[in-house]
Amino acid sequence: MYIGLSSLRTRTHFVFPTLFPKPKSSIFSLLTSSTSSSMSYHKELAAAKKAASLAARLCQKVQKSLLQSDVQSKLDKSPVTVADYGSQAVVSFVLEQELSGDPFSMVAEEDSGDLRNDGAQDTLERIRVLVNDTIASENAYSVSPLSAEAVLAAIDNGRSEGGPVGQHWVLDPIDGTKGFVRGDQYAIALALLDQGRVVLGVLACPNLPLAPLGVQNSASQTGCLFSAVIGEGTFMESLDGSSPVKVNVNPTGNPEEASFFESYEAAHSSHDLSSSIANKLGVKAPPVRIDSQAKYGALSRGDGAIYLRFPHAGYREKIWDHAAGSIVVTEAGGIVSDAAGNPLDFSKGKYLDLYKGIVASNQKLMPSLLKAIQDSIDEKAASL
Ligand SMILES: Nc1ncnc2c1ncn2[C@@H]1O[C@H](COP(=O)(O)O)[C@@H](O)[C@H]1OP(=O)(O)O
Ligand SMILES: [Mg+2]
Ligand SMILES: [Mg+2]
Ligand SMILES: [Mg+2]
Repeated sequence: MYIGLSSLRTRTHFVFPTLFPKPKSSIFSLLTSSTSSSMSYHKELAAAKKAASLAARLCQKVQKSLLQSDVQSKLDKSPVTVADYGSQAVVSFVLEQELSGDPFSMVAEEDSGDLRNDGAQDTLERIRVLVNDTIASENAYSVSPLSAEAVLAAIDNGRSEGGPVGQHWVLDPIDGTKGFVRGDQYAIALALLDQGRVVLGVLACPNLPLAPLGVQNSASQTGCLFSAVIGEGTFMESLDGSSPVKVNVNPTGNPEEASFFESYEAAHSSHDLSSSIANKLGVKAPPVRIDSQAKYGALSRGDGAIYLRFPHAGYREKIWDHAAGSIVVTEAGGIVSDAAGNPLDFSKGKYLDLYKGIVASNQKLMPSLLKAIQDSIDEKAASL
């Protein structure tokens, strides 16, 4: 089953094996229940939430105009480009403003190379205006409008290589570009690495309903902000501002009660392999196909119990596609690993070295899930 934005808004009859936690906590308890080891990330958490929320506002504006535009301009890729670069510039600007004085390093998907070419001036000017409008809408920064050069420099703040030493922000300014263009799910994904470990993650999902997938109706509010700090759990709040509520993964150990997420795009992950694994495990529900790290967000609040991702041979996963999503799931009580059960290693630079793919689930399902994965991989290899 594919759940796009339009069907998310209208579908009311499909019932997921959902555990939607009641609000138990507020930002106050988030701040007061901290362990001393994680106290030091609160300033970074506030900055990351602000940066991702503001970038989400920019992306929403572009997606809205993209969906209203005619067919001809839909075929034009520049609106997406403008949103990717604009989102990265806004996140970079906000983090630097909020954390000024601290050493700053960021590994991000985009760089300004193409924007510095002749012929890119119009696109750059559109980005500059969009970024300045977005920053001005916050009313919090008394800076003069950014010049084109300042926007390019903000984008290039994301040129770090990451690695095992020190702190590095990790950013995907729009994750799920295909979903963004279709008018479906996408995410702004921002994480912090400290000595090679993900210690904080924020996922802004502007089109994800606040209500659990499958039970929302046309009146459901959309726009979720997930946040997690190591040792402190995962919280979800509305992008429009509401008290964060603690979320937990679906605890089921029964595959018949479990549904699984996978990419909407078959080019991003083998649907055949996922279907074979789900059959072996005894999953009854059809796959739930959505774009981007919104899958990790939905998993963290128990909308489904499994996320399967098996990119085709030759594709190398990047850290910005999983850093924020993985801590959002693990802090909600889940497990994220490669297809052999190895934890993901974010300390090796831009890329993740993986066995076959990425899998996320809860503690109870994971052992049988890993076995079903290996059996399916072996079966596929034997049939070649
Ligand atoms: N051939 C590919 N295989 C796997 N993932 C891909 C491929 N091409 C792009 N991606 C990335 O996969 C992620 C989205 O996957 P999905 O939405 O299917 O979960 C995005 O990060 C997307 O990049 P991008 O950030 O540029 O959109
Ligand atoms: Mg991505
Ligand atoms: Mg991206
Ligand atoms: Mg991309």
